[in-house]
Amino acid sequence: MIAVHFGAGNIGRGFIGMLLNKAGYDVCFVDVNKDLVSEINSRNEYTVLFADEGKETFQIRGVRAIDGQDLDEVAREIAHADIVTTAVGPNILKFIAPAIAKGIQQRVKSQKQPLNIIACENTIGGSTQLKAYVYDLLDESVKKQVESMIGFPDAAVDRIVPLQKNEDPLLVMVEPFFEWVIDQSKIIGSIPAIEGATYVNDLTPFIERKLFTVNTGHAVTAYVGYQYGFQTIEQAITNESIYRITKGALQETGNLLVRKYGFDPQQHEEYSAKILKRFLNPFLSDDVTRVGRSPIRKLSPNDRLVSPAMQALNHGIVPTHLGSGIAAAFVFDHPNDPEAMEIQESIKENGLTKTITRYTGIPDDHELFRIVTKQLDWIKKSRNDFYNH
Ligand SMILES: NC(=O)c1ccc[n+]([C@@H]2O[C@H](COP(=O)([O-])OP(=O)(O)OC[C@H]3O[C@@H](n4cnc5c(N)ncnc54)[C@H](O)[C@@H]3O)[C@@H](O)[C@H]2O)c1
Ligand SMILES: O=P(O)(O)OC[C@@H](O)[C@@H](O)[C@H](O)[C@H](O)CO
Repeated sequence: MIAVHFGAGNIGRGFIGMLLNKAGYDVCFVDVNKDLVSEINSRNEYTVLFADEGKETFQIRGVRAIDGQDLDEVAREIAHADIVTTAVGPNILKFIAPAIAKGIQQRVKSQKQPLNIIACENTIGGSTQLKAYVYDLLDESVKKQVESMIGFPDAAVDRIVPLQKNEDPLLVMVEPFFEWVIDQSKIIGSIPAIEGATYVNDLTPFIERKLFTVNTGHAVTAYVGYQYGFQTIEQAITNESIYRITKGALQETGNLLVRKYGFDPQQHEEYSAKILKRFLNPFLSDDVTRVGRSPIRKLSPNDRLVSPAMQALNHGIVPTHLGSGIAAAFVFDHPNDPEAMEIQESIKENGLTKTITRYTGIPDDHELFRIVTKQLDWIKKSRNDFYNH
């Protein structure tokens, strides 16, 4: 069985590649980082280290990699694969679509075996987005055949994997916890037997619960933490004021999710508490700049901050703490983050009001706009108080 996985990065090696390998797949990574590709091919194995007291290690053996820029080779692999997965980042999905489209076109000509392509990205409907990019590139003549042979089930993935600072370039340190939930209703053919993956018939509650709890909490901690000068998530969440803001944001999203999906309030509170504990993991050193990376993506209307805040207001919940997270994202001026720099440029050129509306889609006469600007004043003041103490 062959698994083609796009993105041999942190989640690729430390989570999806590991589970596929354990499930018996011959894992072929596809990556544009040539050094990474050649390192994988020179050793054909790597180590996953659990970030906890036990520091358990796992050897992932028999893996290989190919260059993502070699469209012909990637297409050849896809034509014969038993599963395709991705962990490249939501903004990269459009760039991997040409190789997938080429592989699918070859495949439907030569065999009838169904294939499922699962995007494991932090976005709602990642596989559906990828499907749209791929379909844009398919010949009309094969689309009908592809519809019955190639599935694009959406998925929610959860495992914190920080940026790696190890001597061994392939070693990846991960938190022990993981969750991989896949939309079974969109699978074509038999369900892939992957130990640790959960199949559900309706993914929406699972992806919203994950994105609006883990990632919302993470983003609020990162953006407010950055303002206070903290380097890691653990340092930031240990600060009483940041803990209170993040917990407040999780209460807002929690109230929303409980009302929207009928989750048991007690169970949801336990879920949120467990997540806050994961942020406190002293064995993970997770930079606030990694967690806050790509603020334009994170501020977009369907992502972890604005979507739950808008939905909360529609359910009669006032999203003050989510408003703090959104506000802090507009003062996230990390020089190495091109999206952060673009936002700062926009503020300089067009002013704050236009910039907020441009990136979040929140009209300037909306209640959420008022909350965000009020929280921005508060963040600036509390940051000054923090530094003057
Ligand atoms: N790190 C986490 O804690 C975590 C957890 C859950 C989900 N995710 C999601 O997983 C995805 C990947 O995140 P990550 O932390 O592993 O990032 P990463 O940067 O460690 O890995 C991404 C990899 O994709 C490769 N890549 C970039 N463009 C490519 C292309 N065109 N073709 C093939 N490979 C390409 C990069 O070279 C890199 O090796 C993101 O969507 C992220 O939101 C991350
Ligand atoms: O990967 P991003 O940029 O969407 O979000 C940053 C983190 O919140 C994220 O990577 C988490 O660590 C992960 O989603 C945990 O499952």
